[in-house]
Amino acid sequence: MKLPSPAKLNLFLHIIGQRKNGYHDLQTLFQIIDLCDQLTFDINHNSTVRLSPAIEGVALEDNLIYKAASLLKKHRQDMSLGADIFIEKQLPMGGGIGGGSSNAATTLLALNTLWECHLSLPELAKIGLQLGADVPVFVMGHSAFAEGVGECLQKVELETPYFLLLKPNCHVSTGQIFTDKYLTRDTPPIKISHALKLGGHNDCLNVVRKHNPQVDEAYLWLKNHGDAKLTGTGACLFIAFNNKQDAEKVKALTPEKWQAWVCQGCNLSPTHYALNQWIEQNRG
Ligand SMILES: C[C@](O)(CO)[C@H](O)COP(=O)(O)OP(=O)(O)OC[C@H]1O[C@@H](n2ccc(N)nc2=O)[C@H](O)[C@@H]1O
Ligand SMILES: Nc1ncnc2c1ncn2[C@@H]1O[C@H](COP(=O)(O)OP(=O)(O)OP(=O)(O)O)[C@@H](O)[C@H]1O
Repeated sequence: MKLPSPAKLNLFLHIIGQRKNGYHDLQTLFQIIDLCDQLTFDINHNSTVRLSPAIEGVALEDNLIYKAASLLKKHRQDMSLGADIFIEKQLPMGGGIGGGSSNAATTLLALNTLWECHLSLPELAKIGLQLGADVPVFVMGHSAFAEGVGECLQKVELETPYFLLLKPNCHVSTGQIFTDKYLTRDTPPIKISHALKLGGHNDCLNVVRKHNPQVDEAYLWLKNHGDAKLTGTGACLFIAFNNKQDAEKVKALTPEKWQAWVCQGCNLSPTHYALNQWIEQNRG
């Protein structure tokens, strides 16, 4: 079973408070995009989970794909089942586009089917939340307005613009941004209708720019070309365009030191689309 594992953008990210355990209450609009890693799953009968190739800098036990498979193991019908998982990585790590979280969600969805665990999407999302605040939206598989730490999701239908996505040459630590004393944590909560009509801002932008000169430089460059925004805690920045040609024009102008992609927003996750097709073809 070969499934795409897409990225997300936070079209805005409001921090509305902080909990006693340090975690932050957020309001965010998640849009899934068609930029994807690819994961291929083969079941084996020796109960082991193997990944190849290894991701540089990430030990097997720390890989979110391995962690997701390990959490799902106890729900297998047949305890002899394992999985060999082949990873084709395209999404940059530490980019704020949720690549690791998406890989975890894709693994939960694939192995739930291959191992016949019969868990519902909300049950899988609950397991995924143990791995990261961004996993549930990828499990549910739809663009969404999110609250809580990112797990209270309301499915939304968004326009599907083209995006120019730019990755400054640095890796942002989500933990460092969320612990900065200058991070503003008091944006008043908004209603979903307001969010969909008027959008919002990213409360992390100034703190991320302060800690990461590369993001600051890329942001100042990008805002000459449109309404530049930061996704999550960065490092990636983006601009939405009504047509692909305008996004391609800015990509062509992007200095070589920064990676850039043109991609499109989607409502249904490409993972769910491909999984539904696989189930259709393998039914019976
Ligand atoms: C910034 C976002 O990407 C927005 O979608 C997410 O909120 C972050 O999601 P994530 O990368 O899956 O983050 P996690 O792995 O859950 O958390 C990383 C670190 O960020 C901080 N963190 C994360 C989420 C949150 N709502 N409040 C936090 O304070 C915590 O210090 C945590 O140790
Ligand atoms: N399969 C995986 N793919 C990518 N990163 C992984 C994976 N497994 C573990 N990680 C670790 O998780 C970290 C965060 O990766 P990820 O790609 O989700 O970052 P991100 O885009 O900043 O995510 P977010 O938007 O959720 O903060 C990486 O730096 C890496 O150490």
